[in-house]
Amino acid sequence: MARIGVLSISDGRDFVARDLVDHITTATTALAEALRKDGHEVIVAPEIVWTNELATSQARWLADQRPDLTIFNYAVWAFPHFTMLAAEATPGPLLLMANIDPAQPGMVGMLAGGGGLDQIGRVHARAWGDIEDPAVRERVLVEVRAAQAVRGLRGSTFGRIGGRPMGMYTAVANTDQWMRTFGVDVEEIDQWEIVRRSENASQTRVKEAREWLETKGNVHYDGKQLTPELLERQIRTYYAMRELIDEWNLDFSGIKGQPELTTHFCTMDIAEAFLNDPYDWEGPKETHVCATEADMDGALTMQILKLLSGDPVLFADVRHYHADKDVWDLCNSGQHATWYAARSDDPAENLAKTHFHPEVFFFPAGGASVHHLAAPGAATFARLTRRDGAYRMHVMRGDFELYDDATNEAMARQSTFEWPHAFTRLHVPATEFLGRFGSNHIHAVPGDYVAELRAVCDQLGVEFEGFGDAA
Ligand SMILES: C[C@H](O)[C@@H](O)[C@@H](O)C(=O)CO
Repeated sequence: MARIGVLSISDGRDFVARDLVDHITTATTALAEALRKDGHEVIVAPEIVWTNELATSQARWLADQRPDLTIFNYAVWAFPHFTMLAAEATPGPLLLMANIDPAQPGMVGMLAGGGGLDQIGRVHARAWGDIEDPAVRERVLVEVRAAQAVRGLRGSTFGRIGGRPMGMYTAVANTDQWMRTFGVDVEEIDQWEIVRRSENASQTRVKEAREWLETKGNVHYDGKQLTPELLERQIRTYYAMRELIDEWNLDFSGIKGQPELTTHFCTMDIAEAFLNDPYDWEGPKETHVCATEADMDGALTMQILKLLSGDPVLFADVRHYHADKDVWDLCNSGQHATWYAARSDDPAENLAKTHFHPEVFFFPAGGASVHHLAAPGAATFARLTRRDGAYRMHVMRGDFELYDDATNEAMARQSTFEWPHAFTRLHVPATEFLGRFGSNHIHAVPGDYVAELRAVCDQLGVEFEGFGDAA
């Protein structure tokens, strides 16, 4: 649910403004009711703006309510300087909304106000038409969802556990730029904290978690790389992370893992999978975005996708391209959230399709990797990257696909079988993707969020770079 402010703007002539009150009030009420019907909280400014003083005072009053999105409503011709003054007093995302009514020049009011805002570089979005029209309502709701995500980021904290993994420039971002562009702070935490705190969970709690994984999932002990003791150590790292999240009030996080923990302690795959999942062995919980390899821009992309969709977010390497099928193997180095196995609210359904395999040769410390194949369905793929220091958001559509068992297995065995796989048909030619994509990691959520991501980028002042049919 978003918090939406609505400010209606009118004509500056008292004798005209007086006559327009009923018309404006009807339009404002229709807009507010439509948004409330979609579950949002709508706060309407107490007075219609028809003087310069009201433009400032009403916008300030609305700003004090801290809406995620402020809508300036144009049901009539509105003096444009009211838009300028009201925008000056409005700190967050802004949408100009015009009624299309031949009897009243609301559209003209929006264009004049919007043009003025363009002249001063004030970012805003626009919508027009009858709010009862589903297409118009959806246009407004795209902005609402985007604003909610943008405002959800601001004032949040990313926990960076460990530093740059294996020389990966794409995993490291500038904290000044993060604060300025996204309003996100970074808390730096040493990986020693995971090791140190892994002693803290009670043995009873850890044993019950291990038994849950053994019962609901498919654990493949080999007596060497994966033993009950190593699985319990991994469960302890999950509890250590939960402690860190609570103690430092972390909104999302990333763990370096490689090479220190994966060579000398255990992999973070169990911790990362179940932080990202909407449940753990103790029951349902909120998802917590946690990026492999402490990939900062990866985590930030994931957090945006989470705030838009509410779903667990996929983190994957762009691992292999099956040219014969035009399908990519999006495979992470040990975990995807187990939810992706069947996308069920019931963990048992997802875990039944999940295999905990002994870690492969890259990770001598051992533990379980989290293997499954992503269930089929349409998804949106995204990744914040930087070109010459400036952020851009790569966005594309695609579909997770599955085939018969033999084909699935043969494809998974071509890369690292023990890791999770999302066989993906991207709606973009491979040559375009490989020629332009600026990272080794990609992120996804089920559903179509291309319009929302475009709106998020506009609101953040980040370049939207759509690929294929998302261009
Ligand atoms: C094998 C490496 O250690 C992996 O971690 C690598 O494939 C990556 O995940 C790079 O993002």
